[in-house]
Amino acid sequence: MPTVALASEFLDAFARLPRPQQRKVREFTEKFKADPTSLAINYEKLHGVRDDKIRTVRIDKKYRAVVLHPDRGDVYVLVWVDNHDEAMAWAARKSFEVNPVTGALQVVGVEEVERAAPTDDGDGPVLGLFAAYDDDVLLSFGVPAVLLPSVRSVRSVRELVSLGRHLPAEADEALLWLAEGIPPPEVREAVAVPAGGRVDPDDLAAALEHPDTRRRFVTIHSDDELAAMLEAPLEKWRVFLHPGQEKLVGKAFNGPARVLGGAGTGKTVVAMHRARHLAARVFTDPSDRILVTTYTANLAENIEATLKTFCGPERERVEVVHLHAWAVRLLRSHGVEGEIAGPEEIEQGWQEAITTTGVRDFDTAFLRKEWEDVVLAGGIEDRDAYLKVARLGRGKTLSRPQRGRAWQVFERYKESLGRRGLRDWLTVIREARRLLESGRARPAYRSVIVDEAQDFHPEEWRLIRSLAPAGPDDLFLVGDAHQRIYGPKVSLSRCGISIRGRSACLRINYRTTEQIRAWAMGVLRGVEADDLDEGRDGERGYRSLLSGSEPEVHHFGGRDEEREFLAATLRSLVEARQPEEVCLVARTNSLIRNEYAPLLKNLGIPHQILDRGRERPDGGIRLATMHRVKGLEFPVMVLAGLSARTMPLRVASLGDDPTALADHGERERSLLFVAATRARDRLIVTSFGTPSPFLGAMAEPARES
Ligand SMILES: Nc1ncnc2c1ncn2[C@@H]1O[C@H](COP(=O)(O)OP(=O)(O)OP(=O)(O)O)[C@@H](O)[C@H]1O
Repeated sequence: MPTVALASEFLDAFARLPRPQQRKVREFTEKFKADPTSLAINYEKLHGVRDDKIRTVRIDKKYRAVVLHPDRGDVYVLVWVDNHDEAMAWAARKSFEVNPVTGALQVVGVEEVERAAPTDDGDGPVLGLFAAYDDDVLLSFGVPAVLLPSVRSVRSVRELVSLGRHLPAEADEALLWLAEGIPPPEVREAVAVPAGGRVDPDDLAAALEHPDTRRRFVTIHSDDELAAMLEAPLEKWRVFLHPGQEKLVGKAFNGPARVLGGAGTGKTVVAMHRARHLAARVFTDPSDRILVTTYTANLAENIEATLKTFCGPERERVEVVHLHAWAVRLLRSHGVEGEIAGPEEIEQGWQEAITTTGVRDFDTAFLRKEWEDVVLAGGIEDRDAYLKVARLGRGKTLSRPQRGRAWQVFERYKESLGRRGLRDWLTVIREARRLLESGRARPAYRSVIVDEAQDFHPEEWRLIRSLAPAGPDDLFLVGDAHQRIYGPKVSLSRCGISIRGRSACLRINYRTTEQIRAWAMGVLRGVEADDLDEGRDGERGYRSLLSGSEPEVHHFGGRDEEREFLAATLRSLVEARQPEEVCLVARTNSLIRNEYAPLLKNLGIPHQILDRGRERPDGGIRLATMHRVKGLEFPVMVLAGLSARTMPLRVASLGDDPTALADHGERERSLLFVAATRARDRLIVTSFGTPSPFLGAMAEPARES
């Protein structure tokens, strides 16, 4: 049986074609997949090209597909499609070689690389960036031998970034790590280089199986698979995974596994692929169910919609629901009714508890934090346990009598809500877990996949733990503590989830340019990201291979100047782009509704406020709060109104509890980080009055009003 494969670039070329041509190419591709040896397909060898394995085939009078088909073997790879002349020119520039060191199939455009390589500026010899490394080291990371001179001519990271776009991705990635001074063995681990074996450079079929090849080529196994790819040719994540991602999707874990990864490293992508893999290949009994859960309802909705288009029949056994909705559903199905208390009702509950107990030692902010971070987080069920517990990280010490009084208030707070038929969220979660632990409800899933893991509270982790019986592949968690905007720091092992020996890290940012990523990391200054299990997650080791312009930060003396600037900027953005590509976020709902929505209305620019529920695809510029854009992404992000008054937001209920205030400050920084890392190409930041202290030196000096 011939092997038929597609190159990632073929899908790019396909996506650029006009619709009628796409239809023809689709028909051709289906026939090609069915039988690439058919006599109806006329392979033409090209003359004067770099690679004699390249052929062209006719699609219609104007269009040609470019196919890689060596004389030996039975492999056919569709690599490009275009107008006749452009297709010929493309084919003439490229060569396709199995890298003799790594075994991966690579696409090499020698002239493009030579053109992008730095030229000698006549300033005398300057040591190349990779002078410290022997050729063997560079070759072992997949640098094609023919490109070594160009790589050796690179003298700075900036030069490497412009050259890197023309190198095979694995080589580009490894060179960037090396350039940052990371030792080769650590780089090897970061880029997930597979153990080298003997390579046969003529064995294209074997090369197609190589994890680095699968970053850019895919072997087609079925018609459905092909149809799905052509349906969404630009959604590369569906088909082409980084070796590090691929390893995590398919690996058998002997218990809970944790994956950390900076913003945009494909954690949600991996979670979705893994859900599909587990349902299709591991837990295949018709009664096996898999739960994908997240912290926010919006992300759960997005994942659910995506999985529908991405999975086959196994989709029926994958359930996607955010944890809070799941817990409410469980309680309701067991006859437990009641409403969720809103912020005002919760505040009222604390006030009432303080008044009726007459306990005057603490304010509501302190008590609330004590309740959530000590009592609920520690799984404390009674007064005696509370009197003895070590109150780690709470700052202020409490005497035994003070603890006794605090406990009185906790009891009264629960009564106060209970009398009104109300529960706070964590109580809902706790009751759901107790129901499962009592045996009255049964754990429903074989496996649970958790996205946004950084935001869950210990009480929520205990519920998650009880959702699937302990065993191989039971829990798979992906998260990033840099993005924690809700829950407290956690220790998974203290919640009964042991991930020892089963953790991994995704390091390549696929969403954001390196300039935006680095800027956003600057916002987090002073925030130490943890690994969800009492260790640290260092900043070192996250990177983007995409490059673009620096974020633009503008500070204005007054609100009117900011509006004027935004008006001009938004107008010019929608002249050049679809309005849907732009998202304007602010810290508060009131800024969105009272400032920026009216501004867009005055400008006559179509816009849509993102709320609960799904957005309209043609709804114009998106407007949203920073919380709402969690998990989303847009080509252009405008972060507006970043003034000291709103960022960090002052929250009266925090009182003056120093621990609560410090935690809040960190959450606010993370929130700004989350908002900034939603940008794919361009980030514009504005403020008026005194700029947010988080912008630090990143804001330009105030403009004259
Ligand atoms: N292997 C891949 N190939 C191409 N694109 C990818 C790949 N993996 C991820 N992406 C793209 O990168 C972007 C970020 O992916 P994803 O949302 O999964 O990251 P994340 O780590 O969950 O992000 P965040 O934590 O910031 O929300 C998406 O546009 C996704 O399609």
